[in-house]
Amino acid sequence: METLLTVTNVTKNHDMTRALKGVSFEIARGEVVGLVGENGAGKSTLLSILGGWTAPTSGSMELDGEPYAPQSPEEALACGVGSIQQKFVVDPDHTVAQNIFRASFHADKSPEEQRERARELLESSGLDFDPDARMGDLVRAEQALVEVVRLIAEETQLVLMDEVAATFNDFEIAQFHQITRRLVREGRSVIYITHRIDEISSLVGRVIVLREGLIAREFHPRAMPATEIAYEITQRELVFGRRPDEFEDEHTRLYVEHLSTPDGHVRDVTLALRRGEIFGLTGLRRAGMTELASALVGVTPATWSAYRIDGADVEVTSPADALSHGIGYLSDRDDELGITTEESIAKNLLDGRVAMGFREEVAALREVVAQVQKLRIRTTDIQSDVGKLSGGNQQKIALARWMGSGCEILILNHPTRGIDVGARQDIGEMLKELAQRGTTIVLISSDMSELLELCNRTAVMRDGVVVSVQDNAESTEDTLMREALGVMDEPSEPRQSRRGERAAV
Ligand SMILES: Nc1ncnc2c1ncn2[C@@H]1O[C@H](COP(=O)(O)OP(=O)(O)OP(=O)(O)O)[C@@H](O)[C@H]1O
Repeated sequence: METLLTVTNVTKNHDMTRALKGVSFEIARGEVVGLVGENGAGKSTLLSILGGWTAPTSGSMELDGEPYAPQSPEEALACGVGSIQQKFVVDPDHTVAQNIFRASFHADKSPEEQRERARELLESSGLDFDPDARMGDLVRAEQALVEVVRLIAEETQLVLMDEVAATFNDFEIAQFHQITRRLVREGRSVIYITHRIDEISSLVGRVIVLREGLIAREFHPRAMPATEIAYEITQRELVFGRRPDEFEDEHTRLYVEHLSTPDGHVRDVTLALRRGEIFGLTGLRRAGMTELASALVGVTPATWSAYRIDGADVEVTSPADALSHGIGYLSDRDDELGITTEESIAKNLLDGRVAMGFREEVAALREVVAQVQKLRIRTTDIQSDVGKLSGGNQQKIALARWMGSGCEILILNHPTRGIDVGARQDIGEMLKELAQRGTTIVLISSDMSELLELCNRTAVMRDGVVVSVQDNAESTEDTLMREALGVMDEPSEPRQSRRGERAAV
């Protein structure tokens, strides 16, 4: 196959951290390469260098046989390299069409031309988005899909994508893979960072594994079972598909009755969650899970006929109320994670524990070190700023804060997004241990296999309503997905477009 990109001995130092220690590889034209590895291995750093977001400390690159050293993302794009970063930012006031055609070389297109061309591109990609919708009115997954369509419009030859599908459900993954395959059919090459094994086996032709800033191995994942792919990546024997033990505690910890929000995003929800239960909550985008969580913790207004904890009526109209009743909430938004990026790992993990004496402080710091090791957070110093950690390691800090908070009810919105496959299993075990000690956990996730592995029961939401609560001993990924799609009697293949459903913008 014809070589498109050659990377030779690229290194990158961030202050004292050697994020890349000499990486060399080639990418062929029309190839989809998966870039994988533990949190902090250097994947985003490598993609940032390829996309012109940051310069390497040393090393060289060639694109199409020519020296390639982009000084900015615009310069990379002028060479035919387009990218979507892990924490991509869009202008909320742009329309979908303006976002798709935002590159300067589209400046000659009139608004009508942009709208018409955007409509064609969206339709042929199986997306029923309105080209005139405001980007700021789309949810994150929708914004990500528009960003991928932008890469088609940009007529790139190399496409770089960093964990675009981290919170996608199976349906969105299918849409995303369809668009990516189109990019490849049109002759482009793709480098894609993902932690999801299902994506690696269905989309990726070759996998490059990074470990501590070096290429540890390469392999072709087609036809390999999930456990083997996971082993190639982590060098650990991970077990998939295990179901939780039978659940016995009948004590109702949290009871809400007829909960609705004034904007109609949540309608008449009644839930009874038991002590020590891990309760899953899933659905398609805009189905109401995040809105329900926000209402339960008093972030958004809601009405109910009863809200009880351990049988006692409570009033929850603000996050402070929720916290005072022992309810913690981990948001799925990067800007609401509750961590302070300009403060140290230790300070973030010890937050709230003030006025400690020397002995207590030493003990607390030992605990922090143990937690950092258990979660495999890649750092050499617990006094370094959280903002210097990789995306997945920052997510682990946010989650660890809640796991150590002592709250008896935890509502966790996509808690394992961005977390590598090995650490994800460790965190699953930690959540189970927490539940065994009596904590009630609401796990909001789009990943049906994660829900089945961790939860005792799973509620499926559609259009703001809880349409079913399934005992996980009896449900499958297929039954959950069918409920989410509202196609219980039809085959559950993802459809091209769902015109008329609320998910349309
Ligand atoms: N701005 C920065 N300052 C200091 N160190 C940094 C900075 N950005 C990244 N690092 C460090 O560089 C290393 C590689 O980080 P990078 O974000 O590339 O990892 P990653 O493989 O993409 O991880 P993840 O899967 O969590 O996204 C990590 O040790 C990280 O802490």
